[in-house]
Amino acid sequence: MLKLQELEAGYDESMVIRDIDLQVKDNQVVCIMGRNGVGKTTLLKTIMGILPPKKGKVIYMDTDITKKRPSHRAKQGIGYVPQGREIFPKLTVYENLLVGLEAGTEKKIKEDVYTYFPILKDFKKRNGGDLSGGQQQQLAIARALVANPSFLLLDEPTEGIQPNIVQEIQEVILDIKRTSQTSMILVEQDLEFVKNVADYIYVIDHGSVVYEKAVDEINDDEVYHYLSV
Ligand SMILES: Nc1ncnc2c1ncn2[C@@H]1O[C@H](COP(=O)(O)OP(=O)(O)OP(=O)(O)O)[C@@H](O)[C@H]1O
Repeated sequence: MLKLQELEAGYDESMVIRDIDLQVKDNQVVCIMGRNGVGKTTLLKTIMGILPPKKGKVIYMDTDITKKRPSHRAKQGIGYVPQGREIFPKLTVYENLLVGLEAGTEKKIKEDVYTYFPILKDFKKRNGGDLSGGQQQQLAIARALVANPSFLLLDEPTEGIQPNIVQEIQEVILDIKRTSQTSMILVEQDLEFVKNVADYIYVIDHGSVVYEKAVDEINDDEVYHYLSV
């Protein structure tokens, strides 16, 4: 579904991700782990086209999209839930969802978004900025889902969120995986959460992949080693 080949990216002269080869198969959830500042967000931004790579290729559904704009990638079915949610605080919940609709090719907001996150229906007319952090995260995920993505990039969706909402987000990820063919890349720091949702993990350090394995074969101590050095 998605392949990264020898990908390198960074800001101005500084190289942040180096020589990344990564693969996500159909209907697979792949988690990217790594300490703060190792380049996880930079990697997602490069996949989404927000940051142009300095080298390498992004192949999506057998097509080279390395030079395509983010809007093109969104129309091709790639959805992005950025770190820190980036919802529009002065727009209502409903208006935030309409913005998500603009990214894809869907014409209407489907009810299943509210089935996943009922609170968003109750708070439809509230400003995004008046929601709690966890509710804003749900809104950010829902905003990506209204475009009916076939590939979802989620940047630390559980960061700073209370446990009951983390649980809800976990269920939604598993349900999307079960009921649609959506593939996902999830940046995540919590190994227990990763083990519950992922099929495969990559650990990044200093911008490069230092460990990769199917989740049912990982050794927790090895993963913690890379997260703590
Ligand atoms: N817009 C930017 N301009 C210059 N440098 C940046 C920019 N964004 C990030 N960086 C630098 O790139 C490096 C990687 O940052 P990135 O946000 O990709 O890491 P991360 O692994 O996602 O970290 P975190 O877990 O804290 O979100 C860091 O050294 C950071 O300071």
